[in-house]
Order: sequence, then structure tokens, then C-alpha cells
Amino acid sequence: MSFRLQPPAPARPNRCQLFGPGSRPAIFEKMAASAADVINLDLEDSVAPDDKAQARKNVIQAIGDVDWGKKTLSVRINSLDTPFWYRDVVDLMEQAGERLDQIMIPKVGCAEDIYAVDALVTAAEAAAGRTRKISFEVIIESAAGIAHVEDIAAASPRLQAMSLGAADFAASMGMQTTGIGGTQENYYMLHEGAKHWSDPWHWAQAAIVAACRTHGVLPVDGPFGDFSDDEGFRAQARRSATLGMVGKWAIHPKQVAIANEVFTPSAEAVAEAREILAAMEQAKANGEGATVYKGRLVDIASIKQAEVIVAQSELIGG
Ligand SMILES: CC(C)(COP(=O)(O)OP(=O)(O)OC[C@H]1O[C@@H](n2cnc3c(N)ncnc32)[C@H](O)[C@@H]1OP(=O)(O)O)[C@@H](O)C(=O)NCCC(=O)NCCSC(=O)C[C@H](O)C(=O)O
Ligand SMILES: [Mg+2]
Repeated sequence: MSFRLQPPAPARPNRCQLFGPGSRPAIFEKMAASAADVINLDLEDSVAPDDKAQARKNVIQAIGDVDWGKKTLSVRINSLDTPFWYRDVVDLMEQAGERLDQIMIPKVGCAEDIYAVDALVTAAEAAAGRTRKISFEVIIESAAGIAHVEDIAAASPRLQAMSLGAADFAASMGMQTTGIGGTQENYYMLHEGAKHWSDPWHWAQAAIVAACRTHGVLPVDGPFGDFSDDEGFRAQARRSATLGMVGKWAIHPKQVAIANEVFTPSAEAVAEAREILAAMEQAKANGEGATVYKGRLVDIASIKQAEVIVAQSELIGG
């Protein structure tokens, strides 16, 4: 470890973030009744421009009226290149009340985008006499966003989570696809005539995880658009979890259970992690830094790996 220690990410469950358009209040109670850890009420791209003002009112009313339980409640505001975002922030801060936990800032391209929202939120928060500080989450979904990802991760102490937005990211990068996440038919290696598909989202995800882990922010995988493809969603989520992401968005309620399952360590994984910790306790008692567990090396680094699994399990009450 560097002399500069890696800060911990916020200790709260973030296995699934369920989205719903702010212009569709009929689904708010269903979102609240879901098993998602985080709810994202959307004022941005799932809301048509003519519906923005009404969606804002719907969301503000629902924040106070609906019983959101212990979920993290987040509202996605409009991006900073629109005329809508400042009104989103001001109305939320002045009218939404203390139950709102988080603001999601989309299409972040540089640290200054967060600085601008932070300045507005800080002033409005003080003026409104809010006692709980609003936290931020951001979406990396542009070439500029991924180019400046580390600066963005360090931009504000309010920042708790960062997601990859595959649709806007693909558009900004000029990728030849209309798919939102998942396998891309033309992204393959050819070996002895057989196609082997690669993952075009991998490098961006890895960059996000590294930036987040450096600055104590939760890395999250964004949407998987084809909600009829459960196995495709599961495969994408498993890759994300393996890379260090803590959760994934759901754009349909049927994706919630799969995300929760993938981002909850299995009983077997937790049992194995605890056995590794026990094996290393025994090794320490024997004056050894390394030992053999099920025929493979485990050493002091293995303790940290096992602790990741145990901590993930304990966070969700396992
Ligand atoms: C995708 C949908 C438009 C589908 O809606 P619908 O046609 O109503 O689906 P179903 O008939 O299959 O619904 C079955 C029941 O589930 C309820 N429902 C639907 N959606 C939700 C939801 N999000 N949360 C809770 N409950 C929901 C229906 O009411 C049905 O209930 P019942 O009749 O009682 O059985 C819709 O799911 C939807 O709008 N999804 C969210 C879209 C969204 O928020 N998009 C923004 C995030 S993705 C993005 O922005 C891209 C990103 O930024 C990037 O760049 O990558
Ligand atoms: Mg987007």
C-alpha cells in the first residue's frame, strides 16, 4: 500500500439502482416496494422536454409522500448543457425535504461540472436550513468523462458513487452500436476460424473502478437495455462484480432480483473467505506469512481479498 492509504467507499448497500421516469408517478409506489437498494427518480433522458416541469413536481411530491423505507433515494437531474438543471437543483433543495439522500449528475465531463453543482447545492442547502448534507453520484457517459475520470472521482467530498452510462458513452465515443451494454456482435477476436467475443465496456469499467477505489467512491455498472435478456444481464453483472463494481442499474423491475443475487456474495464464497481467514490466523500463530488452502497459496494479500467478500456480505446483513 502506498503511504497514502486507500479510503473506504461509503458503507451502504448499492447492489441495484432501480430507475423510473419522473413523468410516470404511477410506478413510484412499485419502485418503493421493490428490493432495490437505491431508487433513481429520473428528470433527465427518460422524460420528454415538455414534461420536465411536471416531472419535477411529481418527484418532489413523491419524495415526501411515498414510504421509501431504508433505500437510498436519489434524483437524476438534467445535464449541465441543458436549461433545466439549475431549476432541478433549486426546487429539489427548497421543496423536497430531508428524505432526499442524493443527486445524480449525468454526463459529467470534468471536475468543474461537479464543482458547479456543489456550489449551487451548498448555497441552496444552507438557505433551506437542511440539516442532512445531500450526497452526489455521477454518470461517466462521454469521452470527456472517461478521459477525466480520476479528477471527477476526486471532485467533491459529497461524491459517493459513479456509474458507467453505456448508451451515452457509446454515442459519445462514436461506437457502432445501438445496444445498451452487453455483448456486441462485431467485437470479437478470430482464432482458427472461431469467433471469441470480447467485452468493449471492460476498459471503461476498469478505469472507473480504479478511479473510484483511489478516492473512496462506489463504482457501479449502469443500464442493460434488453430487459427481456435475463442471462445477458446476469453475465454483464457478473463481469462487473468480478472487476470490483458494487452494483448495477435496473431499468425494469425484473432486473432487480438478478442484480441483488449477483452482487451478494454466495454463502459458499463467504464460507470460503472465512476459512481463508481462519487458515491465515493459524499460519500467523505458526509464525508464517503464507500457507496452503485447498492446494493453493494463500498469504497476507489473501486476507484482504477474503475481507472484501466478508465485508460485502456483512453490509447486507449476511
Ligand atoms: C422500460 C419501461 C418503459 C417498460 O415499462 P412497461 O411497458 O410498463 O413494462 P411492463 O409492462 O413490463 O411492466 C411490468 C410491471 O412493472 C411495472 N414497472 C415498469 N417499469 C417499472 C419501474 N421502472 N419500476 C417499478 N415498476 C415498474 C409496470 O407498471 C407493471 O406493473 P403492473 O402493471 O402492476 O404489473 C419501464 O420499465 C421504464 O420506464 N423503465 C425505466 C426507464 C428509465 O428510467 N430510463 C433511464 C435510465 S437508463 C438511461 O438513461 C441510459 C443511461 O443514461 C446511459 O446513457 O446509458
Ligand atoms: Mg445517459
